[in-house]
Amino acid sequence: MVLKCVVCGREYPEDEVRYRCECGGLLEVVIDLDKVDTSIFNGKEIKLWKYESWLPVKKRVSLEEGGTPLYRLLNLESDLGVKELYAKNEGANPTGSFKDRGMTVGVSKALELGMDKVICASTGNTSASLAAYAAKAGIKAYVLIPSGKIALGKLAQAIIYGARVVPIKGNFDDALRVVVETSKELGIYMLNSINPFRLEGQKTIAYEIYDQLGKVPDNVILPVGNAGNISAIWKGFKEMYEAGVIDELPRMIGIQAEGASPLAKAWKEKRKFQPEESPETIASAIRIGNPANWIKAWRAVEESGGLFESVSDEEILRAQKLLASREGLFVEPASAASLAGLIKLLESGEISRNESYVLITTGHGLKDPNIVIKNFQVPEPIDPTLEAFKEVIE
Ligand SMILES: Cc1ncc(COP(=O)(O)O)c(C=O)c1O
Ligand SMILES: N[C@@H](CCOP(=O)(O)O)C(=O)O
Repeated sequence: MVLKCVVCGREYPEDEVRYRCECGGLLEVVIDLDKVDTSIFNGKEIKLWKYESWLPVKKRVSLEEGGTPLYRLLNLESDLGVKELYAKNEGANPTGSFKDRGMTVGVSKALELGMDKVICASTGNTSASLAAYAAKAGIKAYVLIPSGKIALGKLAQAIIYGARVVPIKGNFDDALRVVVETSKELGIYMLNSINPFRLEGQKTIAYEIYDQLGKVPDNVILPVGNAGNISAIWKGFKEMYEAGVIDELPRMIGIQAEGASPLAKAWKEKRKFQPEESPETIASAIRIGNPANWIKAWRAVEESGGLFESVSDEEILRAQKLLASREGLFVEPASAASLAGLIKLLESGEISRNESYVLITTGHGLKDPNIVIKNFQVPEPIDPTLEAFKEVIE
């Protein structure tokens, strides 16, 4: 196993603390596919550490992550006239988002490397997850967040798990820049998704989808912020393909919020990627203007024959309500971007109704209750009498 630059191909040993190549390119963990266990995809006892032979760590700091439900969305399937529709509900992870998959591997790697401090920049979920896994490992966590811009539930998580929470006067992209400088200067292990070991944990979403479904879906649709997850899931599918476990690959469809959509814009305008200065959307988790993993994500979409799309905040809120009211699935706004994207692309005819779709619902709805209170009507109180109640329901 080595770390390999996705731009120039230069290789580095796995036990070196390094996030980028000398050339500046992102690194990727190259797994020895001759040594993986290809016989484990049997639909049973699904959880992240089932795939240990496919993961690049020996230590294990775990909160029993993964094994999240893959729901068939029969109501929405019929509403939208789609052949097969599923949601892989990552909100069911220990801290309520897919980041736990990355952190169980990332924090385990930190211990293997002898690091006793970890750091990240975050729009909320990464900080909650890092804080929890650092607590479990007994090491110190520092999290930098854009001041006043992260959902309340996520902030509460980072605080209660005991991280040192540092709000900054700036956005996520500013916070990440400071984190990269700090980790280098002070020798603190950085666990944003630029860290290739983080993404190794997240690639298990692909393994689980195949394990649970018993086949490869035609399409995987997910929200894109810093663009690590789409890259990780694609890597997971490609590894299964290269190891001979599967013989087809899904299309990867990345959805951004309109106000923070540098990848979707570049894709649609068929031009080079350009970061955005002032990203804005109600989906705070994906309020990111300069996705650090854009090169990997672009390749994932290009190689898979997929696409990037963007959706408005109104479309996101409508999709959030639909997932909850039609399927009993309460997800945070960023997660609902996946359904909003599916609806938009079906309506425009860019994708077919006669295919299977897996939506990745990335984070739990209770992380951001204020969005619901602000955007949907909270009923007025009534007198505590039968008459008053009958009047209301009639
Ligand atoms: C809930 C949620 N959904 C989606 C994303 C986007 O994931 P990525 O940054 O890997 O593109 C994030 C974080 O960025 C998130 O917290
Ligand atoms: N939504 C993320 C943004 C940071 O992305 P990361 O994958 O690089 O950690 C968050 O929850 O902070």
